[in-house]
Amino acid sequence: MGTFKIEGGHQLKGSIQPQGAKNEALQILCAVLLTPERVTINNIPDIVDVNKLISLLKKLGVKIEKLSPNSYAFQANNINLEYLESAEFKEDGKGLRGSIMIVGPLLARFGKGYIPKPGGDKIGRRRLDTHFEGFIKLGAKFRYSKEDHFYGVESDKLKGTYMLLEEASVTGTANIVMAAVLAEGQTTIYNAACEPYLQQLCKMLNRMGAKIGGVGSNKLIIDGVESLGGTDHTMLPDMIEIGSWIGLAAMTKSELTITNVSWDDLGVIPNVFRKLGITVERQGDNIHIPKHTDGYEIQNFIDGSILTISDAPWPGFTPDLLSIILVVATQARGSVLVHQKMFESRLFFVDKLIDMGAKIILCDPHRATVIGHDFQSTLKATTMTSPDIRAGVSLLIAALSAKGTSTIMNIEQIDRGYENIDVRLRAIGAHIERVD
Ligand SMILES: CC(=O)N[C@H]1[C@@H](OP(=O)(O)OP(=O)(O)OC[C@H]2O[C@@H](n3ccc(=O)[nH]c3=O)[C@H](O)[C@@H]2O)O[C@H](CO)[C@@H](O)[C@@H]1O
Ligand SMILES: C=C(OP(=O)(O)O)C(=O)O
Repeated sequence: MGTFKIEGGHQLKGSIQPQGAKNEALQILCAVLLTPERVTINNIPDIVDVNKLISLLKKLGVKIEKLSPNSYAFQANNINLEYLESAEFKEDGKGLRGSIMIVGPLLARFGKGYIPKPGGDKIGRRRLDTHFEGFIKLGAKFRYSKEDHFYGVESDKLKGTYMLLEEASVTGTANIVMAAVLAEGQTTIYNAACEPYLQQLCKMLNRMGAKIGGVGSNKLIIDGVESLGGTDHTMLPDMIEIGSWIGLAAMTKSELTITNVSWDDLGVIPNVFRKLGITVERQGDNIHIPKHTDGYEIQNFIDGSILTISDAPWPGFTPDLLSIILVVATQARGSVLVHQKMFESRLFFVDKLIDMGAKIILCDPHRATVIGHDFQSTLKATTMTSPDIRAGVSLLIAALSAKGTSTIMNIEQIDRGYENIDVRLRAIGAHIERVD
């Protein structure tokens, strides 16, 4: 179990380039299974979850060529379907959440897709109904083995249809889209997730020859095609990383420039941080966070009542940034209610922040009230364990702002989604060491 030692209380300065987006990468990598032709992908983040998926694709028989540290070429022209029945696959598939998205492409192109219950963050129930209900609507037969939590879908030929998703599941929509592009006839997916990463997937598939209309909306209309070809694709910067660096800058009273953020794809993210009183300046395609010497003040609602920040499917605020919002609020002037609607076990990490001296009341598993210190009192260094990827980074931000040396254990959780985080933070002046 890896550990970070962090000496807090140092101001940071400089610029930081966000990595390619983790959650886009997981979709895009699965899409290479849809064609026997070569697909080149750029700006792939070098992080544990993505590397696990690349290794899984390799075992499936995909030819993989590393072109540069963050670019790869993939060619799925000789797929080894026997791997899907192996004990090894049952272990590999469990290793991350994104592996679920190999099912749609395999089902569409080879008539069968299997997956053990996927891994990922332990942040509450993470059901897969949307995925499989979609495949069943397209005509697939579904089976599930309760003993080993193994899912399977099979079909000779998928048939396009109309479907109204029960919820706008991100990976669910991606999975169904990747199945429907090779189905016979037209598929309409209503209540589709429509975040930028899904738009990127749809644009990539269209470049490969798919016919997907409505991209960016919650109604996708897909005319199935016989086959898809190769393409080149470049991942967007990771918006969750971008939000993490905004929070880091404010809480450590540092001046930071976050470069090449693809501002137009950030949705409400900059504004939500502004509601906490943080100055988020647009400079071309960069974000500049000036030094918050006098702290930052949480806005109230127009009627004077306490601000609530909650998550919602895109274009709402992403749940993955609520843990960051929560930690940044601990040093704001004022109070905020953080309401995590999607996941029921994602706020428990606040106990660690309370240990560090933060004023937080966990109202119930979904809601926490934060009363900011306005830097009148600094958080105290402590030893903690990272429970999930975003809580891990939130604790890291807390440690960088705290007095003294903190220890964060189980940093594999952070490495799942943040590339070389210690090296990049040291480059802007953070005192952080990786201890094995
Ligand atoms: C690999 C990947 O891409 N992971 C992301 C993906 O996970 P993932 O695709 O697994 O998440 P889903 O979008 O399926 O749903 C997440 C949770 O939110 C609930 N839900 C979802 C939609 C909805 O309209 N109402 C609702 O309550 C679901 O019941 C579920 O518990 O999307 C999540 C939601 O943005 C992010 O937190 C994850 O980082
Ligand atoms: C919840 C997350 O990831 P995953 O879906 O891969 O567990 C996340 O990226 O915050």
